[in-house]
Amino acid sequence: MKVVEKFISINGEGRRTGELAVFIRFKGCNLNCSYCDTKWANEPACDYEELSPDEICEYVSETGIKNVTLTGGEPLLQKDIRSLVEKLLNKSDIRVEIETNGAVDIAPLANAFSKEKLSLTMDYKLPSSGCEEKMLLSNMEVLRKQDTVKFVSGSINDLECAEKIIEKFHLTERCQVFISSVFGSIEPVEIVNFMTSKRMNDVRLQIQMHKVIWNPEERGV
Ligand SMILES: C[S@@+](CC[C@H](N)C(=O)[O-])C[C@H]1O[C@@H](n2cnc3c(N)ncnc32)[C@H](O)[C@@H]1O
Ligand SMILES: Nc1nc2[nH]cc(C(=O)O)c2c(=O)[nH]1
Ligand code: SF4
Ligand SMILES: [Mg+2]
Repeated sequence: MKVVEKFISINGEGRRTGELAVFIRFKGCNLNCSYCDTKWANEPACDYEELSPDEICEYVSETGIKNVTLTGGEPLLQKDIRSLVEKLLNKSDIRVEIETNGAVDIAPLANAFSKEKLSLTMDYKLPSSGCEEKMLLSNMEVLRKQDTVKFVSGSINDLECAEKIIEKFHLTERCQVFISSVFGSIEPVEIVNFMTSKRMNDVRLQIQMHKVIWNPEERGV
């Protein structure tokens, strides 16, 4: 598997925000979002370590950290991802979260590992990302209670689109729903005002915590 970085940090995003996690970041992506903060990991020339699922599992075990976040790039493009998840979940105290972009079928993984120890955090890419037409809407039917849909919003138009998608697929009844700002491009207060004006109950605002703690450009945190 092509690993571009692995590190321990606090999880800055999603339902386990603020908890320690060990991160495995894989190389390469099938999208090119306008705002992507890890474009470097998607460059063909980016250096990587070739690690087997067993080697990644061994690294995770040695860290002593219970939350594992698989991210990228797009982690679901790694051909051994299923084997890695299986090996990680075989360890009794490990919880796995996968950050995925909404353009890859999540059904094979979700159906293979139904237990709460695997949670998928799936983006729905909004218009300002430039990638909305790549969204695989069949994924919406696969989401479970332990999963999350994240709308990374950079404009009021994005927020209006997010609201329509949340309604259309009854997302708040299916799973957790997060709205995040495209870091630095929309004031969080605008999101709060939008959520208030639309009475968006059961939706949670997220601000990438690691970018508040460290320099937003810092890698490996
Ligand atoms: C770098 S992506 C990797 C996983 C997968 N490719 C995806 O897009 O979900 C991890 C998360 O960071 C978010 N992200 C990337 N750039 C961002 C930015 N500038 N501001 C806020 N979130 C960002 C993505 O939307 C995604 O939710
Ligand atoms: N601290 C920290 N938390 C994160 N949660 C999700 C991340 C990601 O890049 O997918 C991330 C990240 O890059 N850093
Ligand atoms: S899908 Fe994720 S990794 Fe790929 S370009 Fe978009 S934010 Fe970056
Ligand atoms: Mg990140």
